Amino acid sequence: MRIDIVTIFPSFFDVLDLSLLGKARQTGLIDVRTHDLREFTHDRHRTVDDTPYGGGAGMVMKPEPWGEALDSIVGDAASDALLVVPTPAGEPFTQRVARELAAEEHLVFACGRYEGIDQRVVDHYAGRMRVRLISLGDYVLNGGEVAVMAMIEAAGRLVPGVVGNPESLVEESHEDGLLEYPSYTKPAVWRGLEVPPVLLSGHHGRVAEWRREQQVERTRRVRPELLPDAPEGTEPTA
Ligand SMILES: COC(=O)COc1cccc(COC(=O)c2cn[nH]c2)c1
Repeated sequence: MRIDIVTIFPSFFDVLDLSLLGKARQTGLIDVRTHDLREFTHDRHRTVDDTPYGGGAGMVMKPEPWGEALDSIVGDAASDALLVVPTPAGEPFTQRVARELAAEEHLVFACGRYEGIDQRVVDHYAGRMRVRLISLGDYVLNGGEVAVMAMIEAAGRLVPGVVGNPESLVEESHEDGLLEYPSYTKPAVWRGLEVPPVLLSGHHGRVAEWRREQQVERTRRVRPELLPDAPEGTEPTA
């Protein structure tokens, strides 16, 4: 998988060399390249933003630098790459979306700042490649970089070969649509708190049954809307 990131803070992504993805990069499984948007400006101040048409507070990111930056990555014709733009106005980022991104051969992330990127950038590239506006949650960040980091980690770890033991990817929250069960390890008693006896029983069937019950109970309490039989508009009981 190739990942390109366009941002005014390219060094923000240096940390990707350290984390889980560091190994994936060394082994060539995931090829991450960052691009400084300011490299695609031509004025002395390397301007990437300007005042919004129609007035209003804040600044909007100019389309020209984005056009030059994105063309330098996907060329000036149709592309099979997927352009991902983190924005509060996007579709919710879920484990399912993470799996969809993990299946892509080439991802291009556009990190917006200020009040956003001139809409014509999205409109222009939608005419030659797939574009997905994705929201990490209902809150506003100062820029897309943090959101892109989260998406790269969530999708990258699903790329075959990145995580040592693929088994560990299966029993995770949201993988089967439910929240994950509570986990325990040694010691059997810690500050007077015991591990649930069923987990020490060695009876795998009962352990699996208990874990499933825990998943359903925890999901019902914290995220009832995730339950398969949840009526519309269900609110958490916790
Ligand atoms: C067309 O898209 C754009 O213009 C994107 O522009 C911006 C502007 C400011 C901040 C961001 C970063 O995304 C979020 O804040 C975000 C994502 N998920 N939840 C919050 C993006």
